[in-house]
Amino acid sequence: MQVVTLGPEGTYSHRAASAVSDDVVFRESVSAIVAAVDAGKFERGVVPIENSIEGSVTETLDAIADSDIAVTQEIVTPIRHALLAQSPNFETVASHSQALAQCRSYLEREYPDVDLEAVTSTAKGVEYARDDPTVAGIGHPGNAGDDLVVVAEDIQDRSSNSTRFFVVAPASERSQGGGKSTVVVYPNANYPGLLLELLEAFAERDINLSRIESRPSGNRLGDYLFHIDFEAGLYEDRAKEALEEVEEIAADGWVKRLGSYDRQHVVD
Ligand SMILES: O=C(O)C(=O)C[C@]1(C(=O)O)C=C[C@@H](O)C=C1
Repeated sequence: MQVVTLGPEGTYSHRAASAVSDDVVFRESVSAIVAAVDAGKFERGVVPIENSIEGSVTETLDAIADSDIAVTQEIVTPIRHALLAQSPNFETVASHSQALAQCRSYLEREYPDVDLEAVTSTAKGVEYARDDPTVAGIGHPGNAGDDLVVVAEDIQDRSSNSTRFFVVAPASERSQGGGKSTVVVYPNANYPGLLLELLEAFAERDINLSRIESRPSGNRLGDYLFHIDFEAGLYEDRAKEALEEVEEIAADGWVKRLGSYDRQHVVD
């Protein structure tokens, strides 16, 4: 089975995707990965959804809300960043914006004068460092190879740094089975207590929410859609009842059931 994820080779997404299949192909953005899976070009895609330090990967949330795909699994992996360069003397640090943010305090403390440059992935930043002696990349230390030195290891601002990825698939792969589920709700309404009503639909049935994130709908200022992860399978009566109620609340909008799934830990 072919799985598509963020490239080039050596990204954290690549490491997570390797737990799904050995046959990994790459795209340069999360939106392109989700679009390719939505178009049926690949059976699976792996995309970062949230990080323990920096929070949601908003590009992924928006791509998922705009497409018609399934979530079939979640993968959680520790993120331990290294600073990789041709020598300890560099002027620019290049990496994915999430990685730069996860190492913000370290960089401010140790390299207050360097320029920070956001690139499409951590592995892209490491490639850049390989080509340019004035650039250091932030990424997995396994990317150093023979031509880069590991200037520093474990530079993330918290040792518990970890990222959660979604394994996505065409909509036909949506499953009712699994310990967790994800839905996206667009109420297309705005009145006092709307969010409370949405939350009560789950709370009244003793369903624990593990994440709720609001994103602008893009339709008008102050209009939101909600990404909700909860700890129950869609096959469960309590989940079915909760979503019936959510559908009533969102009668003027829509509810997307992305599927139920289980968690896998990838330690590397
Ligand atoms: O750039 C990479 O290596 C990625 O796989 C992307 C990504 C992200 O978007 O969060 C994945 C894990 C880390 O949190 C840093 C970057």
